[in-house]
Amino acid sequence: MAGATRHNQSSVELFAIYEVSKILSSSLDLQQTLREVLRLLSYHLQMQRGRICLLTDDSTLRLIAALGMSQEEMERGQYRAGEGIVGRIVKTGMPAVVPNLADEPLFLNRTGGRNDIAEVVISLVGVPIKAAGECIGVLTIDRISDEGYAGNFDSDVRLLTMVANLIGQTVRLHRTVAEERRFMMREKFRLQKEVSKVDYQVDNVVCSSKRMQEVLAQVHRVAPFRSTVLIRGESGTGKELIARAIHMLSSRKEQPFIRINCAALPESLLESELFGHERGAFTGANRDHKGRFELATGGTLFLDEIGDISPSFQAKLLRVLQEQEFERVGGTRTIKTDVRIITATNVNLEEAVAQGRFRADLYYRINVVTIFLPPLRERSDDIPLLANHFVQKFNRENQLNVALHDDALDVLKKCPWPGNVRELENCIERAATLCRDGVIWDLDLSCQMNLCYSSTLWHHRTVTPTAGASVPGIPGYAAPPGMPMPALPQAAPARAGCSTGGVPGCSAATGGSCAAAPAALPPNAVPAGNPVPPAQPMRPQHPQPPAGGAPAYSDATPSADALNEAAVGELLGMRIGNGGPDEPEFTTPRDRLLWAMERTGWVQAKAGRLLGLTTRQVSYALRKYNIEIKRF
Ligand SMILES: Nc1ncnc2c1ncn2[C@@H]1O[C@H](COP(=O)(O)OP(=O)(O)OP(=O)(O)O)[C@@H](O)[C@H]1O
Repeated sequence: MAGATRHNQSSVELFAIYEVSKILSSSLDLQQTLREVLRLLSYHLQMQRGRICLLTDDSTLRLIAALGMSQEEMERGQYRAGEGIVGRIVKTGMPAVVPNLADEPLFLNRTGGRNDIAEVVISLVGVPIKAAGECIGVLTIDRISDEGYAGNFDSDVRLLTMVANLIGQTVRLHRTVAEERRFMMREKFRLQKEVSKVDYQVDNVVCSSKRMQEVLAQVHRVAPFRSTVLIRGESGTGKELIARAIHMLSSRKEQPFIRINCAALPESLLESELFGHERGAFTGANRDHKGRFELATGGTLFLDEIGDISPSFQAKLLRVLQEQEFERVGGTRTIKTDVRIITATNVNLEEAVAQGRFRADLYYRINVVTIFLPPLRERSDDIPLLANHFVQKFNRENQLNVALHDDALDVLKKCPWPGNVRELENCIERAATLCRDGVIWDLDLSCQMNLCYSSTLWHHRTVTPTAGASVPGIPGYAAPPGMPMPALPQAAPARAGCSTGGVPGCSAATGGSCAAAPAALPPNAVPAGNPVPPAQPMRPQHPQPPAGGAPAYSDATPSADALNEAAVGELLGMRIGNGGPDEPEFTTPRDRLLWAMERTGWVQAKAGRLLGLTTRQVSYALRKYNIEIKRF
C-alpha cells in the first residue's frame, strides 16, 4: 500500500516536472513564466506561497515572482546575501528546511506576507537556483498545516531542486538573450549614427540634399538582395538612374540591365518584347526572338511605367513574378527565369487598385521594397550641384568651357521644376547652347525669355484638364502617396514681357519679377537692382529676335496660345539634330513632329526620344498642332 502511494507521488512529481519544463520554454516573459511555475507547484503539489528571488547586478536578492502577494509586499522582498533564510541559502548554496517558521530566528517576515504565522504551522522549504555552477537565486515554498507538516521534506527538496535547475537554465538563457539584445541595440544605435555621418555616393547620381541621401542609403541597403523594388516618383526625378544604381551595386552588376517602358508599347508587342516569340507566332515573326526576360537572365529587368499596363497584361506579368517561369508567344516550352525585377511608376497605384485599374495581388508582388524619389522642388539643395553637373556634361560633349553665373543659379533655385531633373537638364542644355559669351546668365534661361516650355505645359494643364486628373488644383497630374504636388501659386496678373500670366514655371522662377523681362532692357543695360559683381563677367547684350520670331522680346503681350505655339515650336526647333544624319530639313515644327511620328510608327514615347522630348511633351505638341493620332 505504502509502495503504491510512493508510486503515485512519484508520478505526480514527474508530471509536475514535465509541466514545469513545458511552461519554462513557452514564453519570453520571464516573470510571467516563473509565476506560472509557482502556480503549478501550488496546484499539483500543495506547495503554497511559492517565491522566487534572483540575484541582481548589485548582488541584492530581489523577489521577482510570488503567489498571493501584492506588488507592495513583493517590493519589500529584498535581501542581501547572508540575510535571513533566503540570504543564507544563496550564501551557502545549500537547501534549507524550516519545519516551523515561528521558531526560526532567521525568519524576517520582511514582505509581511505571512501574518497568519501565529494561527497555523508554516514550514518552509528553500533550494538554491543555480546556473553554470553559480547560485543565482532561491526558490522557496511554504507547507501550511494545523499541527506541523506530516510529509517528507527530503522528497520536497529533491523535487524543488530539479525545478530550480530548470529555472536556472531558463534564467540564464533569458539573461544571455537580453544581453545580446542590449548589445544589438547599442550596435544598431552606433551604426545608425555612423550611417547618418556617411556621405552615400552612387555613380552618376548627383545630389547633396538630406532627402536624396536617405534615398541613396536605401539603395545601398536593398541592392545586395534579390527583392523586387518599386521606385516611385514624378516623371524626370531619376527613377531609371536609381534602378541602374541598384543593379550596379548588386552582385548582378556584371550581368545585363535590361529596361522596358511598359507604357510605350501596345499589349501584344509588349508581350512579345518581354517574353519573346517563336517563329511563326504571328505574321512577320520570321525567326525565334528572345524576350527581355531571357535577355536579362542573371541580371536585372527594369519595368518602367508599370502602372500603365493593361489589366490582362497585369495577369500575365503576375504569373511570371510568382512562378518565375513563362512561355514565349506561340511557344509551348516553359522557360525558367532568374532576373531581379525593379519596377517604376509615377501613377498613384493605391488609387489605381481602389478603382480596379490595377490588380491588388500584383501591387503586393511588386511593392516589396519601395523607394520614393522626392520631386526636385522638395530638394532645392540639389539644384546647384545638378546644374553644374549638367553644365560640365554639356562642356564635355561639346568641348566647350561654358560657366554658370550665380544670378542664373538663383533663378534656377527658385523654379518649382514640374519636369524635375530632366527639365533642369534640358533647361541648362538649352541655355548653354544659346549663351553668347561662354557664360549662362539669368537672362539666358528660357523662363526669363517667356520661353519656358514647362510653364507652357503647366499653363496647358491648368486650362485643359486631362482625363483621370487626380491632384486637386493640378489637373493632369497624379501624385503618388508621399509625393505631394506643389500648391499652385496665385496667378499673378500678366505683365509686360511676361505672357504666362503668372504660371508657376515663370512667376516662381523670376520671383515675381517678370516685369523686368528683357523687353524693358536697352542694349547693354543691366536690370536695376541687379549689379554685376566685379568677379563675374560682364552681362552680355541680348540682341532683339528676328521679326516674327519668338515673342520673348516683343513689347506687346502675346496671347497664351501664341506663347504656347511659339514655345512648342521652340521646343521642337531647338532639338534639330537629335533625329540623326538622315533627318531632313523642316520648314515648320509641325512637319518635324509629323516626320518623327511616322518614323517611329506613331509611338509617342519613341518619337519623344527621337526629338529629345518627353512623351507628355509630344502628346501636348500633337494636340497643339491638331495632329490626329494614327492607330494601328
Ligand atoms: N540625381 C541625378 N543626378 C544626375 N542626373 C540625374 C539625376 N536625377 C535625374 N537625372 C537625369 O535626369 C534625367 C531623367 O532621369 P530618369 O530618366 O532616371 O527619370 P525618370 O524618373 O525615370 O523619368 P520618367 O518617369 O519620365 O521615366 C536623366 O537624364 C538622368 O540622367
